[in-house]
Amino acid sequence: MNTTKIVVTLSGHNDDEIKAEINKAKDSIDDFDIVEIRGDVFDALNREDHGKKVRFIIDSFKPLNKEIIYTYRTAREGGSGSKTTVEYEALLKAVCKSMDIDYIDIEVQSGDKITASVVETARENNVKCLMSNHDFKRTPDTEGILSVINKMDKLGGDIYKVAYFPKDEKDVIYVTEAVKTAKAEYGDKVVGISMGALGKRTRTAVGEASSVLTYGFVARDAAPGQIHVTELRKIFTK
Ligand SMILES: O=C1C[C@@](O)(C(=O)O)C[C@@H](O)[C@@H]1O
Repeated sequence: MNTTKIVVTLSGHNDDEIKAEINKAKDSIDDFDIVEIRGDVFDALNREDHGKKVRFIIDSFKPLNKEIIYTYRTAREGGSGSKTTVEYEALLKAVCKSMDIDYIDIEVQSGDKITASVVETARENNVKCLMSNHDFKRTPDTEGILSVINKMDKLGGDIYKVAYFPKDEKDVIYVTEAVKTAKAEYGDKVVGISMGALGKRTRTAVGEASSVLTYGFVARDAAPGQIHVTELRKIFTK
């Protein structure tokens, strides 16, 4: 049975881009299950304006029965977020407390203490924890990836996501093998992405190497190798 859910990543920066992206997503409403809001694209805004943009997106999709992931991807992990780890922790906790989200993306490299404290706030607010780790330059080997996933499990995550950039075919295989092993150990809560053109098949894998989530776009790709959600839906038919 196919259990992969399709996530549409929204990465528009200003009101015009956000509205256009929301309209495009609504045109493809059956082609995704979850909306990922990339809070790091609002980095230049103050907290109030950042909150307004996030709320506007949530209000556009919650009535349409879509789940919401809030992600603040730091520059350390390939995003545009410039917050320090202390500011990052405060932002994620504030989002868990004040926004109607289903998942919070937590970069485990921000440190065990910060991760544990965000997990606690998320739990208190019925928000699931999507543990993540990215490297846009390299891919650890299978054992290295499994040790990251093991750490995510120890920290109490609900979903364990790794996304790495491959230099060659071997790197893609490292991710695929890690997903298979981790699924056998932890169940259907693993996401393994090998980015770029080389790794595209990790985004469309079915069967034992499938991820529980696959990320796609409607307006423009938010990461190298992302696929339009309509194409993903053809592969992961409901
Ligand atoms: O972690 C991921 C996956 C991603 O990096 C991708 O490669 O599709 C896109 C990000 O927005 C998301 O948070």
